[in-house]
Amino acid sequence: MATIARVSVTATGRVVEIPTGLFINNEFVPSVDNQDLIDVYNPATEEKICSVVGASAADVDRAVKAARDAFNTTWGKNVSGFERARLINKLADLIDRDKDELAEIETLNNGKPFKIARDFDIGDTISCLRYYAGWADKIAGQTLEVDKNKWAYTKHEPIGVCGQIIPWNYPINMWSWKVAPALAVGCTIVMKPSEITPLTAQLLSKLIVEAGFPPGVINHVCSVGNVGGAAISAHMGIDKVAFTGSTVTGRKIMESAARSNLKKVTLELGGKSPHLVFESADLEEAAKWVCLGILYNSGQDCSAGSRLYVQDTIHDKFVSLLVQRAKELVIGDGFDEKSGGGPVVSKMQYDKIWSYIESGKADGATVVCGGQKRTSKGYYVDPTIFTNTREDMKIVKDEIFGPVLVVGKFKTEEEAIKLANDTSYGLGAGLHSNDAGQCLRVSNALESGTVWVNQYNLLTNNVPFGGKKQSGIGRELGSYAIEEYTSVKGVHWNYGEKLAWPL
Ligand SMILES: NC(=O)C1=CN([C@@H]2O[C@H](COP(=O)(O)OP(=O)(O)OC[C@H]3O[C@@H](n4cnc5c(N)ncnc54)[C@H](O)[C@@H]3O)[C@@H](O)[C@H]2O)C=CC1
Ligand code: BAL
Repeated sequence: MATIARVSVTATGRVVEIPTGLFINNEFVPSVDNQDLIDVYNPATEEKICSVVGASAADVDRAVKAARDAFNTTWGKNVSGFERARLINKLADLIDRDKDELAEIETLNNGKPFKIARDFDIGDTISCLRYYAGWADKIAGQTLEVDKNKWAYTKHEPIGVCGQIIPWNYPINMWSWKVAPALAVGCTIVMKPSEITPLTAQLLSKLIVEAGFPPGVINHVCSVGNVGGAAISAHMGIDKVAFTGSTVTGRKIMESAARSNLKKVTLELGGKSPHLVFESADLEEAAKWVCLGILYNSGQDCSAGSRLYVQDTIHDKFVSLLVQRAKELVIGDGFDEKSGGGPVVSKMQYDKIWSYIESGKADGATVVCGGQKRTSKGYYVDPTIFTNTREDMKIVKDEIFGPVLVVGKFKTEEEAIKLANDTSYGLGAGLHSNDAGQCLRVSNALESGTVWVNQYNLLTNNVPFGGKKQSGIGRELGSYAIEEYTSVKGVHWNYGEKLAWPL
């Protein structure tokens, strides 16, 4: 049933009306053939918030048709960059207007602290939309001299209908990373939010209508992954699929794209990002950045700095600073002003993280912070730090996606680089040193799409983000994301040469 859920946010007293239907052609609609609703939970209380309609493959078909019709009529090559910019900016303004309400729902559904949801997740969403609105009227090709009677030019055209599949760790922010560049270029969108955190996308649907986007330009089909996500990856009418999530699922999407219509694929996948602290670093500062790197968003971050390597001469001193800083972070209900971190998103994620913590203990690593379950309700995991780790331990090899840090030692720069690169992933990496030459050498040698020097985890909209190795394909953010949604056409023009015939 497509209806409205009236959701009370107990902490603020606000009642938010959330449409529960699929959003296709600017309307909220029920599924054509799926009666099973998706239940959505609050990870701080473990209670159900509401249920939303789950899309079937037939619903994805409907959304693709809506997106194709819009691409061929009201959007795509039929709307100017100026108009696209106007609408994207208008949407940014509406999100800004409603940021408190949106942040409350993000906190309720994802668990992250309200202030962080509002000022970072939603603040960055607004600036991401505005950044790409700026691009919309500046997308241009090249003119190329060929010879005296010929020239050529390139046209940067929208690739077409884009399927976008996003995860639950940054529901609204990952939405903006996908939607903003696609809209700027002129693509239309079939977006599948995570079934775990669909609520802010449901609210954004209302703002899309209010902003004045033509029907079919952005469609939201919340669905479980192996139904709606699989249908998007395999769809013959989708020209490109953009995905953020696990490497396992990314691989399936790529296979499915190859087996269907060879749609273009961009993947932003997992990581086990290394963080290096050299003896010359400002240790007080480095300890804060290392904490931010692993504890921000309760460690549910694809580029979380989850493997720390510290030079042996400062190891013990640094670990003690780190533990002090980690213990200062208050983990609690996202609506409590004091909370700097909330619960993890779901029972499944909670169980996964705890099974890794138990495996670390069983393998003989030393817990120097956290590592004990709470007895109260909510999927809370306190910052957990292991020392005395070995490279073959599961906690050192696997992406845990929680606030769990493993600490190792190195003697030399060469050893630090070798340890850092000894992974199948290559998303993020950080290093702290006061030796500029060392910063340059090490950042050049690190095999990752992003390197942070004397900081960690901070991103800006104009700098690309994405992975090497099994952390992904393609780039998000910056001008690079524009390219991912663009199809380049070369037009060859003859204005005088006669063809000598026969050849
Ligand atoms: N790189 C990142 O930002 C993220 C990484 N992860 C990693 O993945 C682990 C498992 O979390 P999940 O939520 O299960 O990740 P997932 O990769 O399965 O889910 C992410 C998105 O993919 C969709 N999906 C699932 N199966 C699909 C399929 N067969 N075809 C197309 N789409 C599909 C989901 O519905 C969701 O929208 C986490 O513990 C974490 O290690 C999870 C979320 C985000
Ligand atoms: N930290 C950027 C995006 C992600 O975690 O998925």
